[in-house]
Amino acid sequence: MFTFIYLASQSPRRQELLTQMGVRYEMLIAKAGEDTESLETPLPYEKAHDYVQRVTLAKSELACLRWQQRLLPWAPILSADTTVSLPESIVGEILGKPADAMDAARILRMLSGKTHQILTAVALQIEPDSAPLVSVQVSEVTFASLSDSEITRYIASGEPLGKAGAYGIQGLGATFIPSINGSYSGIMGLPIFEVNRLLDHAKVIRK
Ligand SMILES: Cc1cn([C@H]2C[C@H](O)[C@@H](COP(=O)(O)OP(=O)(O)OP(=O)(O)O)O2)c(=O)[nH]c1=O
Repeated sequence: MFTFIYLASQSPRRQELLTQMGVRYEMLIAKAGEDTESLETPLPYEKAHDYVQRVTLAKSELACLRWQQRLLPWAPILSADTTVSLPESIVGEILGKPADAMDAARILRMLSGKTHQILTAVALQIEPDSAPLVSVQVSEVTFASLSDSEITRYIASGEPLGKAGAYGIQGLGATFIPSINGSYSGIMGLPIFEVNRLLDHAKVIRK
């Protein structure tokens, strides 16, 4: 039985969703500067499904190392990664977070008028020497056609930065999305249903 978990993520959305689930968590930030950049670069020909799993497991491994260095008491470590996949795209199927406003505009133009997939992988390391349990949740998000002025206004809101696919379904981004097929929380960065099952498995007590 565990009374809390470590969250190996700086994403405010993941923190909100864990709070919604009544999970007590401590932050265990795994990423630092360059670690992240090399980790989040897709490998040649890497499939989105493999990519999110690889990045999530790497975050989990870094967090485990951090736990060792800091001599903390043990609790399960939760990590996650969210990415957008646009299989028919000629520039590659994996779209992460935009580098800047121009990149956000490029991504939003690619998503405009199309249906894309959002993949969120979660990993829960239950014991220090066990392999983490991993689950990948796939959802489909349909975007309306966006005009240049809508894209410009959206970017000016600041919402696209720091988010996979350069949008937030929980914010103004919702006004572009006529329909989804899958998990709303998964699109936001942490699929509640899957995480709940992993926490049950690890015997994590909730409020
Ligand atoms: C598609 C979508 C993504 N997002 C966010 C969730 C994630 O924070 C982010 C995807 O980036 P990630 O690289 O998965 O996560 P992160 O960099 O924010 O945090 P960390 O690596 O420390 O875990 O995009 C939304 O908030 N709403 C959305 O609708």
